[in-house]
Amino acid sequence: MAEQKNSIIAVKELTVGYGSKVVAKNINFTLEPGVLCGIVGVNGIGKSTLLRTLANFQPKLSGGIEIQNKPLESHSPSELAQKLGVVLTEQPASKNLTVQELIALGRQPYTNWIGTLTSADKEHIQKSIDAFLLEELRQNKCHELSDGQLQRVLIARAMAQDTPLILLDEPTTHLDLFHKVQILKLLQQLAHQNQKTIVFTTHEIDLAIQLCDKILILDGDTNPSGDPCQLIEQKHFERLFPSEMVQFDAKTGSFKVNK
Ligand SMILES: Nc1ncnc2c1ncn2[C@@H]1O[C@H](COP(=O)(O)OP(=O)(O)OP(=O)(O)O)[C@@H](O)[C@H]1O
Repeated sequence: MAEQKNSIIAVKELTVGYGSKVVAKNINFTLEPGVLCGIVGVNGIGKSTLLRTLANFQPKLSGGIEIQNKPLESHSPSELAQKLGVVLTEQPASKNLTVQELIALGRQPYTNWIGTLTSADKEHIQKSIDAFLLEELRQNKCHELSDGQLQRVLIARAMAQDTPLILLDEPTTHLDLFHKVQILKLLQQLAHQNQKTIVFTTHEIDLAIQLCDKILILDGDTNPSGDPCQLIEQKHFERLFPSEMVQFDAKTGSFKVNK
């Protein structure tokens, strides 16, 4: 991915891990506005560690992360809250809230200390409820929702936060195929229609190939990134898993089990 002046996020020679333990290194990519980007790779390769580092939840070990051309670490918490929305897999502590109340929390970076919502805040909340098909559920408590519904609520909260960059850790875990596709299509729509840059970790490589504009493959080596067709042509997916078990079919862009 070439470096761009209007980049939303630029990652250079990044190493992530815990203390002296390096989990992944040589991570380089740049994303412009309106791009849906999936991070893929085998279990334990460092997808969540990378995502948490990009989200400023844990320190990088070395290298650079810039959000809109400014180092991540130079942002104040309130500045970051207006640039970066994060959706993690952990269940929210606030499950006793209604759908509408949880989504309204997305407006916190913009409200005063007692949280008064302006008409602009209410408009953002309504648009997020509509975009994620939540009108009928708006008064339901979050603990009453299915996994797929709750995931839509958490992403709607990030949409209401109205940041140029949204990071999500495995947003399709525990969902059936229909709901995985639904979530990824809604994310694609949010990226393309609202010019949001969305980065998510996933094990759904086939779906990411079909729906993402860019993919970052964590492979423990060069960590290639680019548009899915380019990565297929360069045979990067073929090297992802041991070939005696599963093989990548470049024609269909999907994996096949060796029987
Ligand atoms: N808090 C921690 N302290 C030390 N090591 C950790 C910590 N959390 C994760 N790790 C290790 O970091 C490595 C990468 O884990 P991570 O969860 O980032 O991988 P992943 O690619 O997201 O895996 P998965 O696909 O299974 O979710 C693993 O070896 C894991 O054991």
